[in-house]
Formats: sequence, structure tokens, C-alpha cells
Amino acid sequence: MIKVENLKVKFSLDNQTVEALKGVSFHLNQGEILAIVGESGSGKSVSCNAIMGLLPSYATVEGNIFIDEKNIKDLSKEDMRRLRGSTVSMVFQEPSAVLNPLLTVGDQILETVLAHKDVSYKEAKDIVLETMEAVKIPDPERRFYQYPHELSGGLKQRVVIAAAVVNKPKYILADEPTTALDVTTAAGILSLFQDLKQTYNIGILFITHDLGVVAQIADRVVVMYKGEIMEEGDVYQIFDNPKSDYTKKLLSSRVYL
Ligand SMILES: Nc1ncnc2c1ncn2[C@@H]1O[C@H](COP(=O)(O)OP(=O)(O)OP(=O)(O)O)[C@@H](O)[C@H]1O
Repeated sequence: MIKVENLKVKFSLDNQTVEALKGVSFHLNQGEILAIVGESGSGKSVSCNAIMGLLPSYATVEGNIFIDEKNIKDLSKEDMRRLRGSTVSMVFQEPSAVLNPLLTVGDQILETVLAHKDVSYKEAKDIVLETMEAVKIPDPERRFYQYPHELSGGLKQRVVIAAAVVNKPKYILADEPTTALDVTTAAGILSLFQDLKQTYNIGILFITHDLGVVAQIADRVVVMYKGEIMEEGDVYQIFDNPKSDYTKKLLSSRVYL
């Protein structure tokens, strides 16, 4: 389980302080999809980056984050590096910003394997091809040797997801992974996340500002606003019987945040 306890994050820059998180607590189990929903600036990405130990050095962090009962405060930089890409991995909004245009997509997934596993190139390549197949990239043998610009947006995101799952993580933190995609392609990626949850028992933290996406994919939902959690509950409770005024307002306006 990933457990976030009373997390407070402040950014102090040029005599200005932004309180990005004001004491949030939530948890993510393996085998479930937890959506964090909230409007821009509510603290969704900061929560994710804090779990990955990726906040900038000028951030002040209070509270605790446990990954499988290990407090990440007690982990060295090397431990955290090992954890990222093996136990927990991340998928971002814009695959083109993550993929290296100069490397074939196969080699990029392969790098992730070799960074964490002591295997030969041949063994690593087999693992990569198997994973490309699992995330439904058609014709993996051919795609392995292609460069990112040769793939559609949806396929690029599948490559990023392949790199995220290739070392069989327990958790994936997905930060708006479908926002840059058209509706049909996004639907395919959402159903892939559901498959990954079911097939590999992965716990997925899914950040979005889209309530439609929440309804389609989430088991549980955390509603955030200005660095605080307004409400948490299972997806049916949030949609059918919201408790906080903020959630009620969100649902009644059905705005695209
Ligand atoms: N590296 C940073 N330095 C300074 N302030 C930051 C940094 N990262 C985030 N913030 C601030 O923290 C607050 C929360 O930001 P965060 O990116 O978590 O919002 P979000 O809910 O993910 O929004 P969006 O949907 O726009 O991505 C915002 O006020 C933002 O400006």
C-alpha cells in the first residue's frame, strides 16, 4: 500500500510562499484505481511528485509517505532511484515530452529493464517485446525499431506505459495520461489501465480534472481543492451521494475543470 499521511508541501521562492498541500492523507491499495480529481492548482501533481521523491529542493515537506510500510524519508537517494521504475512508476500527460526522439522506442523500454535487472540484452529484449504485446502495441517486433515520431499519440503513450510496467511495478502514478489524446484514443488507454489493474494487480493513482474519466475508471475518488481534500469515497458514493458542497458543485456544473 502507498500511504500519504498529513502531507504538507510549501514552495518558497523569491520571498513568496505557495502552500501547495495543506495536510492531505490518502492511501492507494494494489489492484485498485484511485482517482484524484480537482481543478488546476489543487495539488494533484505535487502529491504525485512527492510520492516519487521528485519535488524540487526548495520545497518544504512535512508529513509522511509510506510505500509498502517504508517511510520514504528513511530511504537513501539510491533506494529511491531503485524504487522508481520498479516498485512505483509514473506515466505523464505528454508522451512526446518523455520519449527521447533519438532512440528507438524498443531501446527506451529496454533501458528501463537494464537499469533495474541484471539480464542480457537478448533477455531484456524478450521482456520488452512481451510487454509491448501486453500493452497492445501491434506488431512489437517491427515497432521495437521505430522512433517516437513514427508512432501516433496513442501508440506513444502505450510505449510510455510499456516502460512503466516492464519491471512489474506494484503501483503506477498516472498524471493526466489521457488529456493530450483524442476521445477514442483516450478510451483505449483507459481500458488498458483497467486491464493492467486486473491482470497484474497494479494499484493506479490516476490524476485527472475530468469527471467523465473518473466515472469510467475509478474505484475510489479523492476530491481536492486548493491543497486540501474535500471528500474521499468510492466512486458510487461520490457520484450518487456526494457529501461535500464542493463535490456537489462540481457534479452539478459538470464542468470540464
Ligand atoms: N515546482 C514548483 N514550484 C513552485 N510552485 C509549484 C511547483 N509545483 C507546483 N507548484 C504550485 O503548487 C500548487 C499545486 O500545483 P499542482 O501542479 O499540484 O496542481 P494540479 O492540481 O496538478 O494542477 P494542474 O491540473 O494544472 O496540473 C500550484 O499553486 C502550483 O503553482
